[in-house]
Amino acid sequence: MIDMETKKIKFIAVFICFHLVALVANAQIGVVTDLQKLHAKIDSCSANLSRSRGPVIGVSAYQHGEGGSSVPGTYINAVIKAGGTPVVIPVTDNVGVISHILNEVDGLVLVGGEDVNPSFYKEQPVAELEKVDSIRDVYDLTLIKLATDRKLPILGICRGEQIINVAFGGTLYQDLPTQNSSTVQHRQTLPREVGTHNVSVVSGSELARILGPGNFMVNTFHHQAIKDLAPGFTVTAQADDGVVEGIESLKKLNILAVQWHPEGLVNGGDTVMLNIFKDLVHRATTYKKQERK
Ligand SMILES: N[C@@H](CCC(=O)NCCCC(=O)O)C(=O)O
Repeated sequence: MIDMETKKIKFIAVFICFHLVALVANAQIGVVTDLQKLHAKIDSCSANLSRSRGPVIGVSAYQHGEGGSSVPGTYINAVIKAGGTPVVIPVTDNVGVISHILNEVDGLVLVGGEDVNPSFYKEQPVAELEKVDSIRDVYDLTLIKLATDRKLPILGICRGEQIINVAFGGTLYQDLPTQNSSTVQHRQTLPREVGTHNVSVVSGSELARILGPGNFMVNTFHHQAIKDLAPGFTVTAQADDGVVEGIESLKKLNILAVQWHPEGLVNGGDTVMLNIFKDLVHRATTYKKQERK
C-alpha cells in the first residue's frame, strides 16, 4: 500500500523532471569556438529533444541572389517562441519538391515580399506598381494550392495575406496612396518592433479569439492591400481608414492572415501578437494528430 507521503514525493519528482525536460528542450548552444566543447554541449541535450519540440511549420522564402532563398530571422524566431519547429521552404517551381516538403509539415507561414503580378487578378499594371518577382508569385501560389489541397493550417503575413486573397479570386489595390488615399500611413519608417497605426479586430472572429476583441497598434510596411475580398473569406481586422488588415477563411479551409507583421512585434517582446503564432502551432498540432496519423 503506497502511503500519501510516497505519492507526494513521486508527484514532485515527476513535476521536476517535466520542467527539466522543458528547459532542455529549449536548450540553445550559443557561441562556442572549441569543437570538443561544442560536441559536449550537443550531447548534453537530451536525446529525446526532437520529441519535445512542437509541430513542423513550413516557412516560405524570398528569392535571394543567384537562385537562393532567404527569410528574415524574425519569422523563424516567432515560430520557435510559439513552440513550433520551422523549416524554410526553398523558392522553386519544382512542384514535386514543394509537394514532398508539404507532405512532411504540419502548418505553413507565407511571409512578406514583393508586389503580386496584377495579371493574377486580371488587371493591367499601374505606374506605381513596384517590384514583381514572377517566380516568387508562382512559388507562393503553388504552396497555397498544394497546402489547401492537404487542408494544412496556413498563416499569411503582409504579402502572404495579399496573395492568399488573389489565390482565391480576390483583387488588390496596386497602390494605396494613389488608389485609396487616406491619412493613415501604411508604410512606417520606425523599426518593425513598433506599432504605428490602429487596427480594429472584428468581434466573433478567430482573430478576436486569439488576440482578444478591440483595438491594437500594429506595425506596417505595405503600399498594396486587399480591394475585393475573395469568396469564402471574411474580414477580421481593419485600419481606421477601412483598409483590410486581417482575413480568415470560412468553414472548410484553415487559413488566417494579417496585413501587419506580428513577428516584428514579437521580436520586440509583444506577447499578445505571439498568440497569432501560438494559434498556428495549435492548429498544426491538431492537423498532425488528425490528418497525419
Ligand atoms: N509588396 C506588398 C507586400 C509588402 C510586404 O510584404 N512587406 C514586408 C516586407 C518585409 C518582410 O517580409 O518582412 C506591398 O507593398 O503591399
